[in-house]
This record gives sequence, structure tokens and C-alpha cells, in this order.
Amino acid sequence: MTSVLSVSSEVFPLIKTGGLADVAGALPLALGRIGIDVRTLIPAYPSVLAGLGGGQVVAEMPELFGGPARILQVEVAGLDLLLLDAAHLYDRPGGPYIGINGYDHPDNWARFAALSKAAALVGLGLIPGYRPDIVHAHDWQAALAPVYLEREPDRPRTVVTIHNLAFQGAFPHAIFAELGLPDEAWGVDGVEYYGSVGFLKGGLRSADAVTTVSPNYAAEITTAAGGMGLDGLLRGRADRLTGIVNGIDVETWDPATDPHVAATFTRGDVFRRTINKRALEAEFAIEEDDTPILAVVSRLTWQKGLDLLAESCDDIVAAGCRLVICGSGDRMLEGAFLGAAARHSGRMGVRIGYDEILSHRIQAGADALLVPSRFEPCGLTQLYALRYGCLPVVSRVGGLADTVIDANFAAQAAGVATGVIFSPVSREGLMDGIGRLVRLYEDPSLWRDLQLTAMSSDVSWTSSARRYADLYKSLLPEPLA
Ligand SMILES: Nc1ncnc2c1ncn2[C@@H]1O[C@H](COP(=O)(O)OP(=O)(O)O[C@H]2O[C@H](CO)[C@@H](O)[C@H](O)[C@H]2O)[C@@H](O)[C@H]1O
Repeated sequence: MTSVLSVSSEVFPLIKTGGLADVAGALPLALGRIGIDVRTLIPAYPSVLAGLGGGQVVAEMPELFGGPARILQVEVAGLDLLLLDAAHLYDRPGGPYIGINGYDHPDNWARFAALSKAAALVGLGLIPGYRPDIVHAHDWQAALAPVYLEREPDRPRTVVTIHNLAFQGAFPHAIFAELGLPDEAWGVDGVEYYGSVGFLKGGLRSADAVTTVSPNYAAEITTAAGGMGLDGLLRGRADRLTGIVNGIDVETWDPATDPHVAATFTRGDVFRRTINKRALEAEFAIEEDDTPILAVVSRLTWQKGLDLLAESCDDIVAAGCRLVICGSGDRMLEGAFLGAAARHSGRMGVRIGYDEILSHRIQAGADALLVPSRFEPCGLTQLYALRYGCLPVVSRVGGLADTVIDANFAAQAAGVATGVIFSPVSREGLMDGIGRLVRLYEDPSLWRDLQLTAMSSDVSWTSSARRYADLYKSLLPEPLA
């Protein structure tokens, strides 16, 4: 049986700041169902330890970046977890990356180099009786693992997955001496990146395979426009780069059984969504009527194009729509949305914060989900939306273009349309997409067809897990006949 050590800085349901956690939590379960043994290594943040109460110590390291560390093994929600318990690195208030003062933890380089180093040691047999075939590192926080492994004889194969190329883990040259890497690792074929240490850059250079989370994004990042400075390297590794679209956990996100919504529903009784729509109006204190509710569930950042939405709120309300927003991030955007909601009381509601339960209620009760991203490696919220019959209105970028089928004339005629795709990513493009959505909404039987087609989209992990399994297999030596 192929065994994989998955390495991530967050994993649902234990610690989540974004889509990485969803994938790190759901992919191992899907791989497990097709016979791949996955263990997941994450830092033992205080909130993770508090929720677990114990675990078995399976390895000890007397010195890991300034203090002792150990690895605890525990099973949670079907995940076989390895927790890197190192109080000097992780036992502190704040989030996984940011302290309570709102700034990055100053030693993030050491915190995540330690995660990568521990992954490499586990890959080489640190835990008695366990030697994974593959070390699969997610994003920059784990990306040094392949660099630590690169020169080891008899090492596991390595994969780096890019969930967000905007975060590259770049640190001053001075830390290189602290990483415990050989001198040869400093240079263009190693971690050096324009004079700094680039964690992601090093991982992309050293890994046996590189993946990202949709085929379209895999193509975009090899261009100067989408490569965020790494396109040259990625073009050079094009033969090792694949895009595998994300799935979602279809049990956590199941409108037929969702415990968080006012009324569960299926394709057969999709009319019951109205109960959720009424509940959403009450929750956001907006007027009760039958005009479309457009929604956003997102980090409020430039990536997500939400400045374009902030500029369009007045037009959206004027077009007869209502708008509900759940998100947090950029303070200017938070203020802009709160200001617009105050101007459009009854037509627009805003919840600043991170609220997992509310995100389910929004998907179940809103008519459409807006995702006007400037770039989007895959995007998960549009997949939740499809499953909940909340039609996605997305920009034509990255994985959004790979997962939504635009309701153009041909797609409508063929009965395959699942949402609206707009371009360019501009205020005019977004308003054009919303205008098209409103026209679709005005035809109730067409709208119902679109909802039912959206709900039958395959957003599960089944086929993508197989693609990861095939990739792992391609990296391993052929078994002897
Ligand atoms: N205020 C809020 N309240 C509740 N839930 C909230 C929330 N804000 C965001 N979320 C949740 O956080 C997750 C966000 O995932 P996305 O994939 O959409 O974007 P993200 O940019 O974080 O992920 C990156 O990694 C993922 C995984 O590969 C890629 O899909 C994506 O393109 C890439 O940018 C979703 O589960 C969403 O519901």
C-alpha cells in the first residue's frame, strides 16, 4: 500500500484560515478510500492541543530550531494526525501565522522550517515502523521538506502543491545559515531567490513533482502575468507540473443533511431553499421579498477582487438585488462594505468575521455566490455553491473557469450550464455578469434547471484523488514482477 506523509500548516476541522485547511482535511480521506495510507503532519498549535487532550508520543527530537520537540500521533475525524509539538515555536497566542498584534510572528521562518525539517526526518524513518513512500508538502510553510530531503540517499519521493502562489515564504539571506542546509542549497538551483531565501521557490526547484489545484491555474502560473516571479522556474519544470482540481468534502457540505441550515433539501425538493432564504433575510436583517440575494463568503483581499464589488454595491442594489457578505481581512474593504450596508439598510447585510456555520447558511439560502477573483488557484466556495444550488458568478480565471460552466446559449441548450462566468475582471465585467444572472433569475423554470444542473455537478474528491494516486504511483519505482 502506498503511504503518504501530507505536511500542512492547517487542517480542517482542527485549524483553518482558508481553503488550504479544507484540502488538507478532505484529500487524505478521499485517498484513504482508494487504498492510500495518509498521515498528516501539522504544528501542535495551542488550540489544536486543547481540542484533543493527549495523543501518543511517537518521536522525540532533543533540538529543533532552538528547543526540544516531539511528535504526537492521534486520530481525529478519520484523519491520522502527527502533531509537531514544540512549545518554543508554536505555544503562543494568535493565529497560525499572525500574532495578537496583527503582525506575522517574527520567527515564522523557524516555525515552518521546523515543520519541513520534521517532515523530512519522518520521511527518513524517525518514527519507528513508519517510512512513507511520498512526502507531500502543501504551500510555502512545508515547502522546504523536499529541499531537506533532496540529497538524502534512499529518500521518499516528494511533491509540492501550490495552493496560493502569492504567499512564497521569502526571508532575509541571514537565516540561511540557521536552516541546517548544505552550502550547495544556496544558489539558483536551491533556495536562493533574488538574494533572499525562498521557501516555496526551493520546494518547487527540489520536488520530484509540483502540482497546483486546477489545470487552468497550472497554465497561468507559467506565464509572466500569472507566475508571480516564479514563472521562469515553473516553465523550466513544466514536465513535472500538473493541475489537479480540488474537490470538497461532500459529507460536511451536504444540503440533504446539513445540521446548520433551517431546512435541508435535495434536487427533488429544491423549493425548500426558500425556507433558508427567509432565514437568511432574518439573520442579516434585510427585507423579505423575492428579489435575488447575492452573497460573498471570503477573505476580503485584493486577490478576491472584492474592491470591485465594494465599488459596485450601489449599482447592485439599484439593479434590484440584495447583497449579503461574510468576510474579514483588508480593513479598507471591511469599512467600505459596512458603509455600503449602512447606506442600503434592508437591502444589504454585512458580517465582518470568520463564521463557518453562517457560511453554510449563506450557501443554502442565497440565490447566487459572487467570486470576482483576480486570480484563483481553484476556489472552493463556488464548489460549495454548486452543491447547494446557489449559482456561482465567477471571473474567468484559474480554477473558477475550470469548475463553472457559463450559462451561454449553447450551454443552456445542452442543459449543462451551472453559473455565470464573466470577464474582464473589472467593475464593468462584474456588473455585466450580475446583469446576466438577473435575467436568468427572471425566468423561473430556466433558473430551476440551472440550479438542478449545478447541484448535480461532480464536486467530490473521487476523480481528483485518483489523479493524485496516479501521480504518486508515477514517482515510485516499478514493483518487481
Ligand atoms: N468569513 C468567512 N467565514 C467562514 N468561512 C470562510 C470565510 N472566509 C473564507 N471562508 C472559507 O475559507 C475557505 C476559502 O477557500 P478558497 O479556496 O475559496 O480560498 P483561499 O484563498 O483561502 O484558498 C487557497 O487555497 C485553496 C485550496 O487549494 C484554493 O482553492 C484557493 O484558490 C486558494 O486561493 C472556504 O472554505 C470558505 O468557505
